[in-house]
Amino acid sequence: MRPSAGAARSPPQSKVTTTTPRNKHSISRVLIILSIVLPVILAITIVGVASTPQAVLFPRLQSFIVTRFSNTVCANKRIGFLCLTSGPHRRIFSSRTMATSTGASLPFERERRVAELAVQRAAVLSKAVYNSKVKGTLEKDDNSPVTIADFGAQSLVFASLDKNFPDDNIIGEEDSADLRSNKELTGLVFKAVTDAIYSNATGQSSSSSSTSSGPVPELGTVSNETEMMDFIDKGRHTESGKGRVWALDPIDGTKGFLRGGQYAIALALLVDGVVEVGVLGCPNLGEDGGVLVSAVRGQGTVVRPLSSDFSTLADPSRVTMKPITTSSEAAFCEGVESGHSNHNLQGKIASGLGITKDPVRYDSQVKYAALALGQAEIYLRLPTSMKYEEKIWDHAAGSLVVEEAGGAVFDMYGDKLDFTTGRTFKRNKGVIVMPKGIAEDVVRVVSEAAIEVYGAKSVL
Ligand SMILES: Nc1ncnc2c1ncn2[C@@H]1O[C@H](COP(=O)(O)O)[C@@H](OP(=O)(O)O)[C@H]1O
Repeated sequence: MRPSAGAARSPPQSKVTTTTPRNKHSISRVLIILSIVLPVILAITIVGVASTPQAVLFPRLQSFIVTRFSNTVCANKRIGFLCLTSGPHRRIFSSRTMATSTGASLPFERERRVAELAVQRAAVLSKAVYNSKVKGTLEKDDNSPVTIADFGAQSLVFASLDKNFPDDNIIGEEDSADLRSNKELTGLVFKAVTDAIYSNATGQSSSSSSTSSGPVPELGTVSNETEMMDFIDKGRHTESGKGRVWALDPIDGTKGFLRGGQYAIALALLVDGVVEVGVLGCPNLGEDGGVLVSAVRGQGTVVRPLSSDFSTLADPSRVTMKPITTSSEAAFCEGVESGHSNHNLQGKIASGLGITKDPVRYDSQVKYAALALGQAEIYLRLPTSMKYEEKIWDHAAGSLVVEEAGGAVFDMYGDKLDFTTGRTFKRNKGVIVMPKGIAEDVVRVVSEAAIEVYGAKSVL
């Protein structure tokens, strides 16, 4: 049979593969395309992981990526004390990303959200009392003051915890004993609580507004005076080292609150004696209604404006302490009350560290918030009496907020704070706080001074 004309024109096919200049060209084109596409896929995956609910991905991996990203994004981008983020990074840290998750997408996400909202609602109450002439101040057995705001904030926060985590234990600074014997004060506290629960987005109270948005069911409510007392007394737990225990200081820095200074609503969650979540509401810190600073162990510290509409959380921004490496560069911070810490010794230690600037003085755990926000670098709290045992609610939230912002917290002998010893610290005296980079230096100088002035550590 005669072959067709087309078949006759085809050259014989070779079985040996050779690399022609044309093949080389194709390979390098593929390599170029891959070098562009692969990084894009990797970037999309990272952003996806960071904002995907827990149901899909491992929370620890997610937490790691969020932490890494935020460090890269936020370092040196602070304006005032807020870290500004933009573009996709903003999305990673926006409360909406967290809130739209059906389940908890990060460890302790629900605890953090409930704690933030509860503290924010208590801040609404505290601001109302702060701005009112009637504070209902009583003196407690230890000569420290307590006000309508302390009782009211404690009952509001515990109503929220009871609603969301009814099985958890709670340690709170206040109890209702003084209130139960004072009918008039009880009425004032209950009015403050009810006004806060029904306050609307503009901060108006139910008694003065017809546009009240009503209570937020997620946060729980307080129906009557008896229930209010019962909520306050939920904070009587005494053990801090086992299981889940919340620690609350409803108004930390009551003296500052009464003086018109700084104060904080401080809430922390301890699990087996380790602080896992810390929230500080600081109504007088910064501008425009204060800030809410919060941290979850391993996830960094964020700040957001305190919102007067307490049912929503403003978008958070990641914060980190100033990464100084020499103590002399530090601004040093201490309490306002000279009866609460040894100003004289603290001043001498600051000079010894080469610090020349005057101390920044704030009441309450606002000092921890100020360090996390970069307003100061070293906080010294050395005892005025070795008999005084620091309360765990005065340090739990603040210490985590600082640690997660790149700081270190020790007692004055250089030991870690031990939160397992009940309502007060039994194994620690004094507190020192600083960025990790200068911790060794500061701990050495402070512990030498402590041994000289107070003697060697003798606590258990
Ligand atoms: N002698 C003392 N030494 C150290 N702290 C003390 C103290 N007396 C009271 N405090 C605590 O100091 C807290 C205020 O801290 P600061 O001095 O940093 O503002 C008080 O919290 P409350 O205001 O909740 O009672 C109280 O618990």
